[in-house]
Amino acid sequence: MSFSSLVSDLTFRDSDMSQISRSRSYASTSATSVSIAGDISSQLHGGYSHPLARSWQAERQLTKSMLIYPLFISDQPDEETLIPSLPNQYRRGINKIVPFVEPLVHKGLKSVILFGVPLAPGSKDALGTAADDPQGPVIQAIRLLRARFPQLFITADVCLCEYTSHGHCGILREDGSLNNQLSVDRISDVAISYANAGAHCVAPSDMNDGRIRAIKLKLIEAGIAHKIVLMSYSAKFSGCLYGPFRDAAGSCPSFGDRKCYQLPPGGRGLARRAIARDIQEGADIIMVKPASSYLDIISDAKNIGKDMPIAAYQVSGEFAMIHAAAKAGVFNLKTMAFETMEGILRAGATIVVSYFTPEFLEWLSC
Ligand SMILES: NCc1[nH]cc(CCC(=O)O)c1CC(=O)O
Ligand SMILES: [Zn+2]
Ligand SMILES: [Zn+2]
Repeated sequence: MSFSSLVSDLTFRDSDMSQISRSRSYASTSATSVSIAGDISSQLHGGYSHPLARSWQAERQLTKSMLIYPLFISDQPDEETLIPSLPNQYRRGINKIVPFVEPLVHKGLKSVILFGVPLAPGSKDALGTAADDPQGPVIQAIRLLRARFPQLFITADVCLCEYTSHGHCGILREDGSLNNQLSVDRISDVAISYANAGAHCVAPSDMNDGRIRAIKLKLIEAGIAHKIVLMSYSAKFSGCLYGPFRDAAGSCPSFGDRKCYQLPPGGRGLARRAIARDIQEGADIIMVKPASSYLDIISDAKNIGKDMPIAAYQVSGEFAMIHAAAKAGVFNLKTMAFETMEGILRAGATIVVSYFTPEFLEWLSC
């Protein structure tokens, strides 16, 4: 006998509802009776009225090990400058990194992603030469963090836009469009330099076609493919949510935009193709970026890359928006930060890059 047939002939007066659990006298003879079967399936609150039971309704809970914190590393050793459009985030020189990171590591920080910011006059050129300068900020920071925090997982973002005079994410042709082959050759060289310096993970965000394959092949050639994670920004959409980042990194294009190499926001099919392509080319982790406006893409990534870790980047504009709205009294910052995370995890992400990481380390400790 099924559960529903067991209960289907039981009836009770709705005015007795509050007494049901105490008296169990619901087999009443009243005329105004309803079928309990229908009522049982409408009673969901019991499953989540307690905070712990509420947490059990989620497939995945945010943990500290899911979080990657972005760090902007300046080439000015003693710099520590607040980035006006990116609340509480600083550009830091090599001498300021360890004192900043140390307390975070003690609070449970597991992973960072590094972005270099060359500020010295004349440090930018058409080829982005400074990207893999052994004395440059990223390679210095990788070495320093590896030495000081052996447990910290270090990802290096790989791109040229911070280092090119034109601010685009590759090497250009005469007509101003990207030269894909030259860009991929250069990007993959930069990735290998970061890996050789000690990065655990390289994450190309340039979006040139074929870069994942090129990097994987060079990692194999260098004999280090077995210990370097290749995280692809596979589904990176063009849009207006990267503004504060470009302020922070000084990577705003000097002409044009990135629409030829970042995905159009409506391009769900294109994103799926890019994800499938990058898996094929040897990516170890697939990233979707931005996060909150692209939850369907995160879900697609989880479906296409069933057996892969999926990362979502809650980008600078998303972070700044939440801060601005909280400041305007729209909502509580912490509540909203958790709500966005729950959405991102629910969609299928298992890793989140977020500027909220220091706050989450606090909040998750309580
Ligand atoms: N290719 C560089 C890069 N890597 C990560 C971000 C954005 C991160 C953020 O907004 O927080 C960008 C900016 C861009 O594409 O212009
Ligand atoms: Zn310590
Ligand atoms: Zn770039």
